[in-house]
Amino acid sequence: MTRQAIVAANWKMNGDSALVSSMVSALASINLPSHVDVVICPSFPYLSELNQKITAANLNDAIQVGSQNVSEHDSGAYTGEVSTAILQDLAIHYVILGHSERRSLYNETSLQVAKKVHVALNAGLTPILCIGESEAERANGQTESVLSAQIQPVIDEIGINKFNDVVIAYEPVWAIGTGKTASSAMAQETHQFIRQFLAQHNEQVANKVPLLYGGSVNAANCEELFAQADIDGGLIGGASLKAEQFKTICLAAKGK
Ligand SMILES: O=C[C@H](O)COP(=O)(O)O
Repeated sequence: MTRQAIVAANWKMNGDSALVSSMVSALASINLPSHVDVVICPSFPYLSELNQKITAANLNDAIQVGSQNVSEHDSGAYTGEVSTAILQDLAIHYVILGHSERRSLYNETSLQVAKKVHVALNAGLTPILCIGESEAERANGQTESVLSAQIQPVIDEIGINKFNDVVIAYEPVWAIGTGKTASSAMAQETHQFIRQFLAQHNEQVANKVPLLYGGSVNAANCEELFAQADIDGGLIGGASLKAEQFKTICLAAKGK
């Protein structure tokens, strides 16, 4: 097996203490396979509480905690922002970067995302770099050029070898929160393109990078998506707020 499976929960601006408790209890009730890494990304105020509950349940080996964003700046007068040093202090291991909601609602550019990936890696955090095309871009046949334009600035910023420590999540924007999942064939084709794009820079690295699919993944469609050769797991939004569904999704992930 070259690649570990990863199932990451992105709670977005949802969830509360009760969900932190119920999710940890639900995951403690199953045997999470050793080939699957589970990552839960709540909003900032719940990071510590989640970490403590995971430790108390003896699940530190199976579940990691991630943040949904981080600042590209080290410290200082950036009201409302959170730095990599703060995440390190809270013993956080993953960070979602460049989510399409950050790109579209908060105007994050691919250059800024690349800087965030760089500072995250410098702090020992594993970035989950999100990329994806809009519905119009897919309809216009621009999917591959959009994805390349989102990845290339990161390669330019950190160098291809550092992708050994990066996870990529492909999330077609039109499938996020819409219930419109990409078909498994379409998702596989796009994941394969992403791996081939990375392989043009370094084939060994490309074969090791975990590629996650995101966009309306649920308990009913996860098996088929995760069975695809280049899909190493998922970044789950809505269904990660429901402990029973999320358990099923975690159990469906396959190492490749
Ligand atoms: O980060 C997660 C994605 O945006 C997917 O969200 P969704 O599963 O609710 O479609």
